[in-house]
Formats: sequence, C-alpha cells, structure tokens
Amino acid sequence: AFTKNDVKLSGDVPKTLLLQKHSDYLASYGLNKDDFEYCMTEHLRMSGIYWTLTAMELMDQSSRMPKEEIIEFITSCQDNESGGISASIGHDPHILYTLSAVQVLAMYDRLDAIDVEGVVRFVTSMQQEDGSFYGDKWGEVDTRFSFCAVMTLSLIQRLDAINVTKAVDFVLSCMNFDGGFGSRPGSESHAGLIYCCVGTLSICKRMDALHADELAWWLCERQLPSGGLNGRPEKLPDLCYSWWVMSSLSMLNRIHWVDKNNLEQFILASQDAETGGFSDRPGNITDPFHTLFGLAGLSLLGNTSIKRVNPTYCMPQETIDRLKLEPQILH
Ligand SMILES: COc1ccc(S(=O)(=O)N2Cc3cc(-c4ccc(C=O)o4)ccc3N(Cc3cncn3C)C[C@H]2Cc2ccc(O)cc2)cc1
Ligand SMILES: [Zn+2]
Repeated sequence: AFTKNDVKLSGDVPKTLLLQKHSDYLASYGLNKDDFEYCMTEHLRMSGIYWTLTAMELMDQSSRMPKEEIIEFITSCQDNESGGISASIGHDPHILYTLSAVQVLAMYDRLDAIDVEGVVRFVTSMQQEDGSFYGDKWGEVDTRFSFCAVMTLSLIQRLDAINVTKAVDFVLSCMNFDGGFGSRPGSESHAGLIYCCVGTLSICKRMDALHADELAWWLCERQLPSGGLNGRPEKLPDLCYSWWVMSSLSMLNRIHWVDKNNLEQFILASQDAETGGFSDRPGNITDPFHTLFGLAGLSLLGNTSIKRVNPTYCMPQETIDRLKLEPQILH
C-alpha cells in the first residue's frame, strides 16, 4: 500500500536476517550464463562481481566464489593501450569498472594480476584542467568519476599521481546551499552524489571544507515514516539510498541522527525469503546491487552477524586495515 511517496510495510515482511538465503542467492548468480538477467548485465559485469564478492565477504562466504576464474577475467579486461579496465572482455575501458576491478583484486590481495602502472596511466589521463575527471574517452564529467579516481589510486597507494588539490577544488565547486552535492557545478543535491563527494573529501582528508550540520540535516530528512530513505525530496524510499545516506552520515560522525530501528525494519523487509537477496523496496525483484547495500547498511547499523564495512570504500574494514588506509572521519 502506498501513502504519499512512501510504502506501507505489510505484516508478512521478513523481520530477521536470512543470511543463508543471501549466500545461496549470490553463489548461484551468474552460474547459468544463459540466464536473461545475467546477459542483460554484461555491460556492468565487473561491477556485478564487485557487488557480489563484497556482499559475500561481509557474510564471510567469499570462499564460495570462483576466485581464480574472477582474477583471470579481470586480467583479460585490462586494455593494454590505455591501461584502463572494461566491464567485460572487448568492452571499452571506463573509470567505473577500473575501480570495481581494483576493489576486487584488493580484497583478494592480488593486485599483481594487473598492470598497476597502466591503471595509474589511465586514471591520471582522465583528469581535466579544472580538476574534474572524465569516465572514459567520450568525455563525460561527473563527481562520481572523481570519487572513482581517488578511490582507485588510494587502493594502489598512488594518490600522488593526480593533482589532489584541484580534484578537491572541483568537488567543492559542486557544493549547493543545502550543504549537499550534485554531479556537476549547479546540479541538484542527490544522496548518491553526496556519498561520492563526501567520500572523495574523506580520502583526500579535506572534510574540514564541509558544512557538516546543514549536510547531515538534509541527509536525515531523507528518512520517511516507513523507515526507508529516499535520494531526494518527494521520492520513494529505496534500499540503496540507505547506504548512500548512512555511509555519508557515518563519515560525518552523525549516524545517530537517523531512526536506526525503523531503518533496520525497512532493510529487513526488503529481503526476499523465497529467492534470497535484497530488492530496492519490499516486494520487488532482488539483485546483487541492492543485496550488497542491504548487508552493508545493516553492518553500519551495528549488526554483528555481518563483518564491519568501511563507510568510505564500501569494502570490508579488514581490507582497509591491511592496506593501511585511513580515510578521514569527522569527530
Ligand atoms: C535495472 O536497471 C538498471 C539501471 C541502472 C543500472 S547502473 O549500472 O547504472 N547502476 C547500478 C544498478 C545495478 C543493478 C543491478 C541489477 C542486477 C545487477 C547485477 O549485479 O545489478 C540494478 C540497479 C542499479 N541502479 C539503478 C537503481 C538502483 N536503485 C534504483 N535504481 C533505478 C543504480 C545504477 C547507478 C549506479 C549506482 C552505484 C554504482 O556503484 C554504480 C552505478 C543497472 C541496471
Ligand atoms: Zn536502489
């Protein structure tokens, strides 16, 4: 049932965490190469592997993943000329999939499987005069790509390869009066882009430049009576916004500003007890993307049956610790 721009949780939604169902769902996802959805997501396969592996890592189930097959796939997706990595074999390299590949290899501690100098060459070639980043050779600018650039380079300990000051200046030029951020200067504030911009400032240790209270206030206003969070005013709640909003509030050290119990109820209700996995909201089709953000959100809410997730990188905290990375958190 829909009240205005919100959902009404019916009585028969899941109220406990169905970990085994999610592990089985992700372990079987992609086994049937002819599966319609599997074919329809070839253009984002590398990210699909990152979402699936990270979710399995958080459930301590990554041993069920075909590790060597994944590593060989990543090696075959790196473009020798540009150094960039594509979503699938033969596709164009893009900064989104270069990041996903580096995140997966960092979790596997197998960065030796790719030409790391090639990745540095690709990412630095995307930075523009104003400090912004293209996603690929077609030249689209988006703060999402700034976040991909600094996350990728920091994971391989090469943040020095770009102009960090200009990268930060461009992100700050996208700050709006509500304290939020959009994809380019003047773009409307959106929870997903706020996560990207706050994450960029966290990695570059420049969170001092944020208007933390105004921003945290705008983020908390995303919570609806159902407990779910939306991405912009007047929008429906969506599970992945739970992650964008909560990880941003975590970096701002204001996660206590949301109603945790209500939000946890919405996340648990977005599970599918039949198929396993999480969907964008209760009753819809599940997918690996929302399954990761459901589990990561519960981890941020303190659910200890899930491993700790790092709010900046959306990767297991133990991986960030092993890499000796210290993304800034406000105090
Ligand atoms: C089903 O329609 C879409 C629309 C956009 C995309 S997207 O790649 O631009 N992207 C990520 C995303 C992925 C999925 C999905 C389905 C199956 C799999 C297998 O791994 O992954 C589903 C949705 C989705 N979206 C769209 C979306 C999420 N919540 C509401 N919507 C409309 C997000 C979208 C943008 C994006 C976000 C984060 C990120 O790291 C990368 C891309 C993908 C499918
Ligand atoms: Zn979503």
